[in-house]
Amino acid sequence: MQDPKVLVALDYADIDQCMAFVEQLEPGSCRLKVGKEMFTLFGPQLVKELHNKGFEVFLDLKFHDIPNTVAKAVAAAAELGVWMVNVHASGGRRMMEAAKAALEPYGDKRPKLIAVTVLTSMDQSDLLELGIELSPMQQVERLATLTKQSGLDGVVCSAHEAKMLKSLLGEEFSLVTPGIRPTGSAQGDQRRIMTPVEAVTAGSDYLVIGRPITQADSPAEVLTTINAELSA
Ligand SMILES: O=C(O)c1cc(=O)[nH]c(=O)n1[C@@H]1O[C@H](COP(=O)(O)O)[C@@H](O)[C@H]1O
Repeated sequence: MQDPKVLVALDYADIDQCMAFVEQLEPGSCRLKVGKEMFTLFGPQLVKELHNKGFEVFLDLKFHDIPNTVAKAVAAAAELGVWMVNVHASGGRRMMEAAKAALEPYGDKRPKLIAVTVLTSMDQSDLLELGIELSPMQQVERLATLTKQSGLDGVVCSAHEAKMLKSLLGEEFSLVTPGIRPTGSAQGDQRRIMTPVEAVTAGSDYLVIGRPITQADSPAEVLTTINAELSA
């Protein structure tokens, strides 16, 4: 597989369980996402170990802070050699531009830089409580447009917004979609969900999938099935 679409979310509290899972995977079949739980528990060493095993890593720490702090944080991610890193679009234009500028010295070797729009665990009622009177679709459109104007490579959104964003922001602007649920798997805390094939058909470039794979009886088999469905 040339450019694997599945980014497996490694949300494990136990490093041995995590590595036993990783051992079952081929680096060509997926990329691995290290998020807040595992990075807090195991730090940059985990990322280095995954790199040593040949995997590309999406460092999902969703930075959101003043521009100077976020710029330094994404530069630190570039030093680690990760494939992708993210910030929250709601940190605003100056924060995103500072993050982008911090990666310029890394040239072709820089990680892809994307921004989270509206979390896939949120729906209209969550936005209302925050004082946002737009629908999730409208708020995603607003934040994704700002992200593109700030020069970033793409956004994290739900697959429900993928079709609208592809036609508005173009093919080259990457869409990374969590909230992916193969038919029959539990929704959990996710709200705006879609199946892998539906998401890619809608325009998703990369699918973030965690629990439906990592908590399956045979995780590697689930990943193989998803990849087969996607290439069919
Ligand atoms: O940035 C993310 O990856 C992310 C953004 C978002 O809006 N929703 C979301 O679920 N995620 C991450 O995607 C993963 C989804 O995991 P599962 O719900 O287990 O498939 C988790 O690691 C989340 O932190």
